[in-house]
Amino acid sequence: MQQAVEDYDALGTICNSTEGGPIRRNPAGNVARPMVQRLPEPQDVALCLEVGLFDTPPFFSNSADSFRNTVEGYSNPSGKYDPAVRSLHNLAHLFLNGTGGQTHLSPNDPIFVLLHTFTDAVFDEWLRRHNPDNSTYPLENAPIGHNRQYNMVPFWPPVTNNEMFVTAPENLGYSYEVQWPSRALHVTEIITIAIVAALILVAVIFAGTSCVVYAKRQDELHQPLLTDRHLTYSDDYDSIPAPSQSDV
Ligand SMILES: O=C(O)c1cc2cc(O)c(O)cc2[nH]1
Repeated sequence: MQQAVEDYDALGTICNSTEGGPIRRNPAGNVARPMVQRLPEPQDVALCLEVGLFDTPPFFSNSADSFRNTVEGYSNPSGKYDPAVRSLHNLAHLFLNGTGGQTHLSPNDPIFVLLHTFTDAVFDEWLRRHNPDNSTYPLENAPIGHNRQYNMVPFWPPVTNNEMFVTAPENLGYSYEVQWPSRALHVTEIITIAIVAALILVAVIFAGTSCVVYAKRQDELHQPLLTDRHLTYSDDYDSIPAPSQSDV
């Protein structure tokens, strides 16, 4: 019995790495690092979902234009790599600025489950939008366990990355309910739309004016030389005495 209690205590010590204190959170409180004083925005998610390649060499935290590295949060949300940037998943961790911001402790904060479930949902949406085939995932040179034919540790029975990188509703038996934000238009897109709209407006005005002018010209061309008024004599014409020579 004593042994069981000691084992239980030991397990508690191993599992509860926040022993001696509560879960710590100090959201947005990292004054030394202003960049992590904010949470990711819906626009960041929208941009990240547009990064077309799953991953790029060196398949690491310095990969550029890599969806994997972008959703993880080591590049800016549109995929441009910048070592100073933290975004999306990483930014949410660092924003918590406490237990949830340290890699060896963060699963102790219940927010971890929400954050990682949402990150999975972003991946699921990316899979749905881009419908990649297996060759998209690195065959070699990714960190250990991350090449496409490698088993995902520690799942049992063994399952490869290839087998798990599939859309959830069709293959895994569950789905996420998320309203995905649409991407805001770029300035260049707004300018292009404005120019096209202006050109269409000018074309419509030109076509309308041309039609009116053409119709008027046609009207004028078909104008009878004598109008109805002059074609008939008035009814009392016959009773009008013909002017005699002396009247003239
Ligand atoms: O510095 C980072 O980018 C960073 C911190 C942190 C903490 C954590 O628990 C994670 O799972 C990721 C992570 N990234």
